[in-house]
Amino acid sequence: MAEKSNLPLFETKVFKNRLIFRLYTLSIVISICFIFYFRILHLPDSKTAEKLAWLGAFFSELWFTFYWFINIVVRWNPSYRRTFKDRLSQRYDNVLPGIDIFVCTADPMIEPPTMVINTILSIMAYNYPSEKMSLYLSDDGGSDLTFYALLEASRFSKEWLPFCRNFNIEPRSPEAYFRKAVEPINDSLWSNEWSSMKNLYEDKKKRIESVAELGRIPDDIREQHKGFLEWDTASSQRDHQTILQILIDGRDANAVDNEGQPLPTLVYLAREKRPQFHHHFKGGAMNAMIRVSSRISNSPVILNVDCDMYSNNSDSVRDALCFLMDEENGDEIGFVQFPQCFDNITKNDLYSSSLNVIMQVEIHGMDNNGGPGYIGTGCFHRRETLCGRKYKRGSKTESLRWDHHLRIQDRASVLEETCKPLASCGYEENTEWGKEMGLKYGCPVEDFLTGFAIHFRGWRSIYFNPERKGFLGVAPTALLQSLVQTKRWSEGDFQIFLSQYCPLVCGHGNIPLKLQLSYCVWLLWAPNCLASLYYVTIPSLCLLRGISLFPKILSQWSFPFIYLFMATSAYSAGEFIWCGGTLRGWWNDQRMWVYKRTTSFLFGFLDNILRLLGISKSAFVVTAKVADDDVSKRYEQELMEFGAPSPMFTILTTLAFLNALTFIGVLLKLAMHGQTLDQLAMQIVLCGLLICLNQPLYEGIFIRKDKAKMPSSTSYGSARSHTLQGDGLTEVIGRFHVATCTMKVRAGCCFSIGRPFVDPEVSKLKELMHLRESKFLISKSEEFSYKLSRKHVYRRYRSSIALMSSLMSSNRYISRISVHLLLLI
Ligand SMILES: O=c1ccn([C@@H]2O[C@H](COP(=O)(O)OP(=O)(O)O[C@H]3O[C@H](CO)[C@@H](O)[C@H](O)[C@H]3O)[C@@H](O)[C@H]2O)c(=O)[nH]1
Ligand SMILES: [Mn+2]
Repeated sequence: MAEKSNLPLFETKVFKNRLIFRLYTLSIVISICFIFYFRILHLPDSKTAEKLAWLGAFFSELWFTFYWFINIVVRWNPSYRRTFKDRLSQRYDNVLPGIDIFVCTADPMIEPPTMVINTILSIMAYNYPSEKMSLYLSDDGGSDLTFYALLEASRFSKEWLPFCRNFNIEPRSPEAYFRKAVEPINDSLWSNEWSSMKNLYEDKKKRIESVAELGRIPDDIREQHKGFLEWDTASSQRDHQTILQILIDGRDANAVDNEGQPLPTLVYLAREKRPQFHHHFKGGAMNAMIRVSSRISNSPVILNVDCDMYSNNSDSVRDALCFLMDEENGDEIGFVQFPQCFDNITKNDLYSSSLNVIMQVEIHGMDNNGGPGYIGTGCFHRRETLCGRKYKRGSKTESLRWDHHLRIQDRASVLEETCKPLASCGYEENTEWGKEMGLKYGCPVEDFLTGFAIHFRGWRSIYFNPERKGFLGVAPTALLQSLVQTKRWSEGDFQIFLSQYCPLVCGHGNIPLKLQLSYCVWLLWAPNCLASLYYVTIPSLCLLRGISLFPKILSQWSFPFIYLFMATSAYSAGEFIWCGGTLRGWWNDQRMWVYKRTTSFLFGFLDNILRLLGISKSAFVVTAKVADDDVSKRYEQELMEFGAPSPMFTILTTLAFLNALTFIGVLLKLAMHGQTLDQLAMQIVLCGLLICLNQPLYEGIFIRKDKAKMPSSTSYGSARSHTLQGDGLTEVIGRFHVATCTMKVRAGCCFSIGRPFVDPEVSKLKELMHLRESKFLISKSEEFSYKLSRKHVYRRYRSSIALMSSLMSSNRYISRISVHLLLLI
């Protein structure tokens, strides 16, 4: 039996007292103080517009300061972990616990079955006793194609597992392995096995893909397994009974691979779906798996991965157990989170989807502050934490030791029948599931909320980020995908902030203050849109009117501003490169932050407001994991993907034009009137920087001719009639229209310089104003406020068009842009 030993199973290194970092922080604090002093001292007391603009800048800066502060809290003392797997093996090898692995998939079109089974195979091949592993695939797409692919995977695993074991290969996803590995030619035995395995895999893959192309399962295949019969009674993807098939029963003596070694249990589950029941997206799928697995295998440890996150390191389970089974500190650890890393990042990471700084810096800091949040994939939980148990210091947690007497004896077919009710729609009614049990419902980032609740119940968590990454997934390969994904995150995160689970309120006394603040870095993504939108629009607009918002460049007051800008940029660039990025990548990252802050965060923010008003419910738009060849090619070339019209792009275009036009306008004005630059120089630089950042966007509008250029119809009108794949996004667009209209109507006026109006544009505006007649619903109260102030909008609209046209030309294009511009303000 396991002998006690004093040596811990893991080690933690905390980076403390980093002098340079602290000096940097201090210097920034000092410059911020100067900036606020400047703002207060020079508050204009005369004209309202000037004063308003000034106050706006002041409040934006206050916000940025607060946000910067919580970012520093997260970065203060990062910690790094190391495990000792040899000690784990020495002490516990025979009693290592069972582990249940949950993989979620939702749609066979955007999450192709071959990708899903690669994830499954990589996990089946863990360097861990197979009889102790049970894999559950939850298929929210309820697709017989996915089922078929899983059936093929269960057969292929008989060859694949021994192959992985014998040659000790990594990664153990066949697709990734054969893509990355070079064919061995020196060793003939190895070489033969290698190529025959490769052919076997390619064969399987082709077979699955051809069935996918066919669109239905051919009869000869249907006869191979009783499971296909289930689809005779399933009427659609959203309306079917529970489908539960145990494809490999690990307890069965015949379930062995080609070398006679046991195979892990493999279960296919499509929980019941009925139109009248909400299915709660991934959270619902996870909860169904928690219940079903509790009857079949009931392992004390649960690993959860998304269907695109294949295992890249066959030792991850052992790594995680080093934390959970540590005699000294293991008891209080509720979950072990691995970073979310990606396999398809290009060199300069155009869409900044690698999340490098978050994964390499921020979450390490959060770890030391109390533990990382649960980010939904690559996470090992104790089953009891997911089931709502509280942690009490000193009380022993459930034993993780393996005990085969606890295994259920029922036959697989009996289990299938008895487990089905656990995944039925009605099961959760009047229970604590979705509230105190399992993953929480009602939030698009159910994972983060659930993780917070676990912290709240007294557990801590661990972030483990080994050199060889544990899991690799697929990052979005198009701009819109990335923005929509970020929108879901920012919306969900802000929803948590506004809920009863706001860390600042309910965390008080339950979790350390520094963890409360660390959570806020993400939970407050969405409200960043306000200050950011302000900073990318108002200083430019003020430029047009000659309003100065910053000190003269030659005065001593400019120094804190310049220093702050330089130092924070240098710091962030340094950090980015330290995380493995390139300078170009950092520049791309800056652009994406501006884009995300002005679109995704804005949408996320507005959606929360609409939700609070009872107008909208949150949805989960699944991120596509495949792209057609054209898109992939442009992604490889790091060419920004626009293509489809979207309100998000309209905002980006508007902002890009606003800044470009102001910049040109101001230069012309300066040239004509010969004013000095000094007073407005900082605003001009800001405007110029935004223009530089927007370079790919201008190219997309003016230069590029390919399919993915910015669509010329990117305007609100076009977005209205546009429907993108998946109802979630359409809904988002609809709601966005409503939201912008209302926002516009309610917003105060920034320009009010009565000038004659330009007629043709009025009809355009009228059209826009009739958006309420579009298919999207507007609540009564909104409609009311909208009608009320329509007059004001017209007035403001006319003056701004006039302003722009008088400044520029009567060019139609430019006036159209002004419409966008107005919509925004
Ligand atoms: O109704 C649904 C919707 C999604 N999923 C699955 O959830 C996972 C994540 O969805 P994806 O579209 O890939 O979202 P991402 O933005 O990539 O996901 C990140 O963000 C989510 C929260 O917004 C987390 O749940 C994920 O784990 C995390 O990887 C995928 O495996 C889906 O198949 C379901 O099972 N059912
Ligand atoms: Mn994903």
